[in-house]
Amino acid sequence: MTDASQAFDPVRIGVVSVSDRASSGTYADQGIPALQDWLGRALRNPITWEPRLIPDDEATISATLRELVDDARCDLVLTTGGTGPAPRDVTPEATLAVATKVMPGFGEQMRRISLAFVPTAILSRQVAVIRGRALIVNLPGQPKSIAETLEGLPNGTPPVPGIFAAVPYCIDLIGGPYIETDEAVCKAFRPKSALRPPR
Ligand SMILES: Nc1ncnc2c1ncn2[C@@H]1O[C@H](COP(=O)(O)OP(=O)(O)OP(=O)(O)O)[C@@H](O)[C@H]1O
Ligand SMILES: Nc1nc2c(c(=O)[nH]1)N[C@H]1C(S)=C(S)[C@@H](COP(=O)(O)O)O[C@H]1N2
Repeated sequence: MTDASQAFDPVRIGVVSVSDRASSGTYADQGIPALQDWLGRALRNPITWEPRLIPDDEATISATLRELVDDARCDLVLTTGGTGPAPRDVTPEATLAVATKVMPGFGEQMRRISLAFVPTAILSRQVAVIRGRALIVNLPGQPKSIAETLEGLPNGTPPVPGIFAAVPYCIDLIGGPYIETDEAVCKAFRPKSALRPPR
């Protein structure tokens, strides 16, 4: 008999922490664990992780993103850190440099969500792009901002959808695996025509 969990498409996810201090050991990295914690709770698919802890260096960030998509064959890559205005904050530039398409809605929605948490939300220049058959999304560096932006405020008045709600359908549209979420953590949205029958 086949285990039902085997029926979920496997998904490969790059989790990239961009931090001078965490990558040099000045403090322990909380970015990769926070990304894995949230995604591990939200997704029902079996996940293969591709973690990378790197400094705020534009060439290194672009090379890491290319390697994760072109060689490691990630379906989704999430970065955290380096999106602000400081001279060393270059994650958006490095991400745009590897883009085949820019997806402005993700950054717009993240800044909207984050304004509910901090007035400095508008300082994050985060972007999302498509490269080949992968979606790459920048998140801010504060470890708590990872759950905030991915999950939004589903119980707020009015509710504010987190950006992850749009990720599964985006990945369908670029030919990736069918991502299924635990609705208690994140209710993904797909048009009816794109839905597979519920399990
Ligand atoms: N990977 C990380 N692990 C733990 N805390 C982090 C991490 N990245 C950022 N932070 C925390 O969030 C704050 C804002 O993040 P930001 O990306 O602006 O870092 P930063 O000030 O440029 O420094 P660095 O790149 O050396 O982490 C940091 O000052 C730090 O307190
Ligand atoms: N949800 C959320 N968004 C946030 C924050 C936060 O704490 N929570 N911090 C803001 C701050 S203070 C900055 S400077 C920018 C850029 O952060 P980064 O350079 O760490 O990527 O993200 C902003 N967006």
